[in-house]
Amino acid sequence: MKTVRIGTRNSALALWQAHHVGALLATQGLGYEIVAITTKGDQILDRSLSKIGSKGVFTEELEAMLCAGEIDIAQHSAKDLPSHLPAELELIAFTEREAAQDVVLSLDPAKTLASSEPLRIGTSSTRRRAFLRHFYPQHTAVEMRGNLQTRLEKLKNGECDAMLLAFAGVHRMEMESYITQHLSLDQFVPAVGQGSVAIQCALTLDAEVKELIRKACNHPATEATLLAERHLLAHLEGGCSVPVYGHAIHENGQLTLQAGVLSLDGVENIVHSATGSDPALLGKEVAMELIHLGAHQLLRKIRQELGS
Ligand SMILES: NCc1[nH]cc(CCC(=O)O)c1CC(=O)O
Repeated sequence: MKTVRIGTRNSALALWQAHHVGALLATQGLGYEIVAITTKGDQILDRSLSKIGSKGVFTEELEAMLCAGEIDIAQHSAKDLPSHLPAELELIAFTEREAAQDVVLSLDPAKTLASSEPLRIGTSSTRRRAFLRHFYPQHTAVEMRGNLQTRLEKLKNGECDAMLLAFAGVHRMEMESYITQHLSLDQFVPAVGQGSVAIQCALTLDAEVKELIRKACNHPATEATLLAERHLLAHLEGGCSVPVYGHAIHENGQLTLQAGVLSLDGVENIVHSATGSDPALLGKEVAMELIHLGAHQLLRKIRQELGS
């Protein structure tokens, strides 16, 4: 039996995802071994992600290990992957997407974004911060980095009244009991890739093994939505550190992609959505319309404000 070496970050969420990929591999008769590492994004916790600057802070080291042949595949939260990847590597599978929305967590079930009382909301995402300012200006965002367990500790220590997270991670870490509100996909539109696990390998990986991995792990409808979202991001030259959002759904053989760019203060919101059947064309079409509506100027202003 072929044993696939799966490279992963060593946070509890990443390890969960790596074992999940391993379980999927088993359905095609593949064995697996986990190679876990700490990435720059896990080590630098005293600065916000938007200030670390380089894209791919969670993914670069694993990519280097793929290039060096130290691992066969890497698993990443699809959301953490930059839009442009090294030419020697490819994405061969996207696991079935989990509910993609953001959720609010608090120790007090009454604390939701609808509260009129001003709350301190923990988040490290510029997108969530901007949506918060846009829709719920009564609340204040407070910077909150670290893995999900660290963040839950911070919530328990009173560093914030509630926090914003992706449902997918909260579900995988069995922290649902703290959820006080599920945010609508049309309001807090998710980040590109949120909720799916992407599998990356070197172009040189054995073709037969690659095909088995793809058969075991890839979810075609998810792949179509992820490709549309990732093409959007590539054309916009966005990234996970700026408030760009994009979420596609697959319905009756058609894809609908909803996307936009928000100013950091949440005032300016450039939005567009469209329907199509070709993921790459749809992603590009929505990006071009956003650019026509001023997305590049807004992104330039955002990068200046972030100092990145
Ligand atoms: N950048 C952190 C990150 N990357 C992926 C997830 C959640 C899991 C997923 O989206 O698949 C999270 C945590 C969060 O945003 O709450």
